[in-house]
Amino acid sequence: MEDAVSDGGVIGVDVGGGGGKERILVSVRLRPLNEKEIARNDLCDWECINDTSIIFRNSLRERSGFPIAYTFDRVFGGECNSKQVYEEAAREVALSVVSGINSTIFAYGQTSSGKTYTMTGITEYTVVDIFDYMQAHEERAFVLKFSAIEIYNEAVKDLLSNDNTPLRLLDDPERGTIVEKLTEVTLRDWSHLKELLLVCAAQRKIGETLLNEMSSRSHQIIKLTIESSAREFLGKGKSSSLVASVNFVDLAGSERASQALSAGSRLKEGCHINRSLLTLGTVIRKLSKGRHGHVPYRDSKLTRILQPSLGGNARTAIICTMCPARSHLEQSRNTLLFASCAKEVVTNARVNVVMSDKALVKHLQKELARLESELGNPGSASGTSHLEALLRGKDAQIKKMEKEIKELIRQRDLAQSQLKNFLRIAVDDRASRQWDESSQVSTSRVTTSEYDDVVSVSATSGFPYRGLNFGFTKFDKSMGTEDWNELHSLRSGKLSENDAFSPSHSISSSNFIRLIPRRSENNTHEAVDTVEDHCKDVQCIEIAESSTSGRKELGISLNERTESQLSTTPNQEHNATRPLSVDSPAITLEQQLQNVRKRIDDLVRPYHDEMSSVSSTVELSKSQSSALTKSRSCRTSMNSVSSPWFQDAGHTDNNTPPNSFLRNFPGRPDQLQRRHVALNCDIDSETLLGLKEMAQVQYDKQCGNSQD
Ligand SMILES: Nc1ncnc2c1ncn2[C@@H]1O[C@H](COP(=O)(O)OP(=O)(O)OP(=O)(O)O)[C@@H](O)[C@H]1O
Repeated sequence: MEDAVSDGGVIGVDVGGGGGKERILVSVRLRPLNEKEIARNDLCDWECINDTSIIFRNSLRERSGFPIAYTFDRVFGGECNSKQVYEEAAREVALSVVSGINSTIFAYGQTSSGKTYTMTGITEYTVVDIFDYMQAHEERAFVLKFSAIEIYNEAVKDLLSNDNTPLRLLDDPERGTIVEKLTEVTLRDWSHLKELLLVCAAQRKIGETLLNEMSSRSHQIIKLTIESSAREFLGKGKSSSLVASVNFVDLAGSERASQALSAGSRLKEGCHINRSLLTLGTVIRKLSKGRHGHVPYRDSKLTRILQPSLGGNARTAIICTMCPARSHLEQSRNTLLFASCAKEVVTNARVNVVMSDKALVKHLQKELARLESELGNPGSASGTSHLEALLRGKDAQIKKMEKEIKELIRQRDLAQSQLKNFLRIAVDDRASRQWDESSQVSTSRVTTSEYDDVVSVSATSGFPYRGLNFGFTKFDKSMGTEDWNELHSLRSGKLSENDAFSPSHSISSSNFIRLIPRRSENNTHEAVDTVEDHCKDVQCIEIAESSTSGRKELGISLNERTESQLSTTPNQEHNATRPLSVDSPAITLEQQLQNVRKRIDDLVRPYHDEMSSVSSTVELSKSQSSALTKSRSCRTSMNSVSSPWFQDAGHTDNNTPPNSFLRNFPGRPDQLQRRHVALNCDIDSETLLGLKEMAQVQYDKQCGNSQD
């Protein structure tokens, strides 16, 4: 034999058009029961039912949960010999090496399951076939090189050398992981191979365990590298060659210390074996899930060396060997699980072409010309158009993401503003309460905070829903000190505890309204406390500006407690204290708003009917009539102004206002304006004036009556 090529570069060429992607070929070989197993009447639990399926004879009741059938590329029963296994499970893959494709055949299984027995046969049959191929292809020159290592206790040893010094692993950018200073022998013929195999067997660490008298204590990797090139180009400096390797991997067997009864050095070996097999299993499992994330090849020397064979540039066949005995059931299952994962692993084999310097230069010149033509004519180049399409896709993706970012920012700002408003309301309420305490008004409360624009009014009255109390929190920001003084004197001088509004609304010009329930109608202190409590968990919602009506809509947020208190008893209160979320979906908030409006409508309706009857009996001025008409269109406002009057319990005479009405409007018709302002209602100044006059008339009448 002669050297096929001089130094040059290795080029990977796709196998066919598909790029050489294929799954690992996985077979299972079941050995017959051995003498020991037969002697102890061990039962055989496994059976190959056809060429591809093996089943578990479910004779043990407690194992009934196990899957009973496994399918692989090929399964071999105890009656199959190694030649058959080689031909059907390894030959095609192994012989890829003569075409310049890397390949690996390895045996995996528990100790004493027949790995060495299988791999010895496969190695020999492969080499025989390789020699046959070489003879059949005289037009090509072949070089066959042999090397062998073992990985014993995580140290790499050269099996063709007497030197026991562990070999280092190096990372080569072109060839991957290589073993430094490894002996490589050019194979002469068949007898030379037999000789080398014997040397390896003699060098390999073998020990006796309870399960195997000749148990391999290391992983063995025999490597045959084949280079071939056409004879006619040899020596002409422009030849190219094919170069590839086939690995025969005989793994050490997984073992249970308890079963192998290993101790001392056997136990240590067993630990190393199991650890590296565990890493192999992890690598296979990760690869079987599609190469996502980190694959821990470097966690063991075995996986590092076998990296190209596990999902890399190689064709790979795995033969999983099994002991059929019931006593090895768990180990057999583990082997089958490993095999199931392995058959999902995809490798990407390529033809490895080595070029002489001249051939390489020629090849590179061709490649350069192709690339230049693509650059000069970007439209026609398929590669360029592909890149353009890719760029367009990315651009669209970026735009979409920018939109999403904008939307997210908008949502964040909205949430922040809602939170801000909520906090402001909380601060206002606290300030109001402080003012209230300092004013020491026992019968009613008028509270201000350090903010000039904040006024709080809390009162109780004959509101039909007597379990409720509401408190004004904020008035319009445009309200000045004068307004405040008016209201303050109104509240402190005229209102009594019974005069106050039952349904009062927390309103602010900053578009918030809050309904705050109170448990007791008589105890105003309790009311204040309750109001404060509710301030803590009440939620506020921003009001939307309605451009069509030109009217500022009231945004109302009820906490569930307020809602539920309209219809529940005090005993149910505890279950209804959870506040609405600030960032509740708009649709929910809209529904709540509708609910509140409906509730207000329900509250106002009785008054509204009463008001109609009163207007027929009370003499009104033109402006008063007009005001009344307009006021009907604003039931929210009406409710605020008049409900104390017409809902006053026991009041039957519609021609005169009841005492409760007068207590609510004690000579201060301005209060009407305040309440309208507070409710942010759509009533113009003329209407308000009319209402004020109407209230004044009623008041004067009543005063006259009482003086009489
Ligand atoms: N298919 C088979 N037919 C007949 N005998 C077999 C078969 N497989 C294995 N044996 C026998 O079983 C014994 C154990 O086999 P082998 O040493 O190959 O197991 P192993 O899996 O390599 O074990 P270890 O991992 O401990 O090295 C050997 O005596 C071998 O001859």
